[in-house]
Amino acid sequence: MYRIKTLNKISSAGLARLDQTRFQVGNDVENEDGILVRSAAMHDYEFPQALRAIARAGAGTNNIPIDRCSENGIVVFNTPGANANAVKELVVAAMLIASRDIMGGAKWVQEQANTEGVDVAAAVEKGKSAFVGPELYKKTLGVIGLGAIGALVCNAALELGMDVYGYDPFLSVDAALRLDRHVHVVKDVNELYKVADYVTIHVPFNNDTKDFINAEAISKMKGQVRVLNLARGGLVNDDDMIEALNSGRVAKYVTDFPDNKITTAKNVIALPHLGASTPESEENCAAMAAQELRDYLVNGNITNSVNMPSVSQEWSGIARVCIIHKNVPAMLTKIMTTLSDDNINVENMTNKSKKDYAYTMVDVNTRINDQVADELRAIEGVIRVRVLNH
Ligand SMILES: NC(=O)C1=CN([C@@H]2O[C@H](COP(=O)(O)OP(=O)(O)OC[C@H]3O[C@@H](n4cnc5c(N)ncnc54)[C@H](O)[C@@H]3O)[C@@H](O)[C@H]2O)C=CC1
Ligand SMILES: O=C(O)CCC(=O)C(=O)O
Repeated sequence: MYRIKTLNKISSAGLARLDQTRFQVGNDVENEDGILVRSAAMHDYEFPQALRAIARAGAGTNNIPIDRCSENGIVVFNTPGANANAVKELVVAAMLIASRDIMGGAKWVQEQANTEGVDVAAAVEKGKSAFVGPELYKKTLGVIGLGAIGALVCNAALELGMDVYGYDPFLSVDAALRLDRHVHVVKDVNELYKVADYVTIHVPFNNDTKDFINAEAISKMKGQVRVLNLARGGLVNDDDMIEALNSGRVAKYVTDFPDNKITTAKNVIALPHLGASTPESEENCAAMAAQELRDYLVNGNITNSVNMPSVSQEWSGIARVCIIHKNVPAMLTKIMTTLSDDNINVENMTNKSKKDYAYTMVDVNTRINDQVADELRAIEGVIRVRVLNH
């Protein structure tokens, strides 16, 4: 029985992938083999001895201590693209509420209705001019980050009749193929800042992207620009944004990541991290995360990991040895020598690396006893050895 701990509410569509005969799933499970998580902060999480994998039902993994996971041989998965459509739709809504004062207007109408003696129908016609705002049509959108979400946002904005500029120095071939050819892809983000009436950011939050939109970036943007952040709070420097909102340089800032400071600032529209909160996206993410976790725990296959290479292999033989190790020379030779010294015949084998770490999966035609597993564990640079039986 594999023990799976849930750290957030996970859609039942995902939990259904973990059949009860093999998986015990719940938020009170202890010494878990796997974790299913959404946005719960895990940086101070004490890893139990059994923990082998964490699956993030979502895209951003900045809530997970990736380096500590890698050092401990814990595979971290995410669900690329599974919630991208939900975020794209909220970005379209964010552009609209940043332009037309829909929120202010709706609130004002409610206030009129709650004021004694006011004829609402007459009041709206008289008062509506206070809520005028520009159309998106023929305006320019700048999209920073052209991954799963950024590409969908670009294409949707073109459909709305906008001119679209995109920036992504690490644009993958797959992502480039998803982009409409009418998107102007620029090499320097300042080219995008110079022309954009709306700027939206869709990059992961990490040490390199912290404060991506700061005073310097804002100074390169057009005056009265509208800025949208449905990616992560730390990508935009709060103090610099507040100053730009106060001076009027930024007309509106829509953020899906409110905190005490930014929420009360002038011309901020703060949403409660709603980007992926649709039933469709919650189901997609949960199903994909559960499937990744299951395939790793049961078969040793790795798909969509952020810290380990992708490795999938059909079963051959009767046992499978899964080894997470440092990406250093001669590791494969040492593993194979250990197996052959123990007279174990290899049926199939895959070895792949990702940055400092590597994963070797070996199918063999005999059972692997504890002594062999311990010999493999003793190889310098080996982090974790698991033996699976077919
Ligand atoms: N509000 C919400 O509920 C949600 C927020 N997110 C956030 O959005 C982010 C993006 O999500 P996806 O598009 O699905 O991820 P993705 O991995 O498909 O795309 C990220 C893109 O950013 C690019 N990038 C990385 N560093 C960059 C830089 N310095 N400058 C420009 N581009 C850079 C990458 O090359 C990649 O193409 C996530 O990391 C997460 O933080 C994602 C889903 C839901
Ligand atoms: O699970 C959620 O609602 C948050 C989604 C998110 O922020 C992400 O996928 O990066």
